[in-house]
Amino acid sequence: MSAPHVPKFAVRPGTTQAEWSKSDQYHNSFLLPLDEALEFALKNTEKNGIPAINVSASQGAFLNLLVKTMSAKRILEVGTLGAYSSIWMAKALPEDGELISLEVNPKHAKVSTENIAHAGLSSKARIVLGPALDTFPTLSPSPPFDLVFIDADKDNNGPYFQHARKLVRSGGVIIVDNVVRNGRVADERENTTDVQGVRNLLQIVKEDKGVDATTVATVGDKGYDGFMYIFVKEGI
Ligand SMILES: C[S@@+](CC[C@H](N)C(=O)[O-])C[C@H]1O[C@@H](n2cnc3c(N)ncnc32)[C@H](O)[C@@H]1O
Ligand SMILES: [Mg+2]
Repeated sequence: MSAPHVPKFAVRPGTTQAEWSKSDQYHNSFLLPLDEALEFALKNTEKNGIPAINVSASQGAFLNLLVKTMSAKRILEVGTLGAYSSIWMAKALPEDGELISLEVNPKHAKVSTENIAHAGLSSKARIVLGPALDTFPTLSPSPPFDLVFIDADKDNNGPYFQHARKLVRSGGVIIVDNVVRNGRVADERENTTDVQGVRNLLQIVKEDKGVDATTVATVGDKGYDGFMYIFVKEGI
């Protein structure tokens, strides 16, 4: 049997989380100017005892650039927390753009409303309170959404994707966060409901002939994880 392939640029053994955070901070120091509204959102979220399970700054910036690249006007988010990712995306919307974020936790919704107001984005971004499986059917499909960002309870990733599919235009994009989970999704010894939720999503996306998708694994301030980028094909 031949020896296993060892990539030339394998992870440096012993690289710590602090070093990956430092790596993010290094890049961000060149690319991401400090934004008072985003910093306020993080601090106000923490002050209210809400866990810091938001996207990292570089991931938020990626979403912001995607909104600009697509000239997106209508965005749906599933899972608001303190509206950190909502603010990153809404900042990139044109004046007549709209972001709707679905959130189940009233405290998260209240703090997010404050953070959105502080960012001067109340005219573009709003929160719909309730379990997303209940609130999805209340959303108007017209005009269709350009972009959906799914980042809530991972167990429901599959159903959220199926709802999102009905609301996104051809040529639109669905991003699902946290689909790598430190490699646990691919580890057959793992069977937690969050991992099962991602596996269910993978199977559903595989069987959906109307989309093209890939998983991009990431490492940085939030450890090892990744997102799925799903493109809704045109003319199908
Ligand atoms: C990872 S956090 C969202 C982080 C946020 N997108 C960010 O990056 O700033 C997940 C959020 O989903 C919410 N959530 C969990 N289950 C939900 C459900 N069934 N419906 C709607 N929201 C839910 C949680 O309360 C939490 O605020
Ligand atoms: Mg996330």
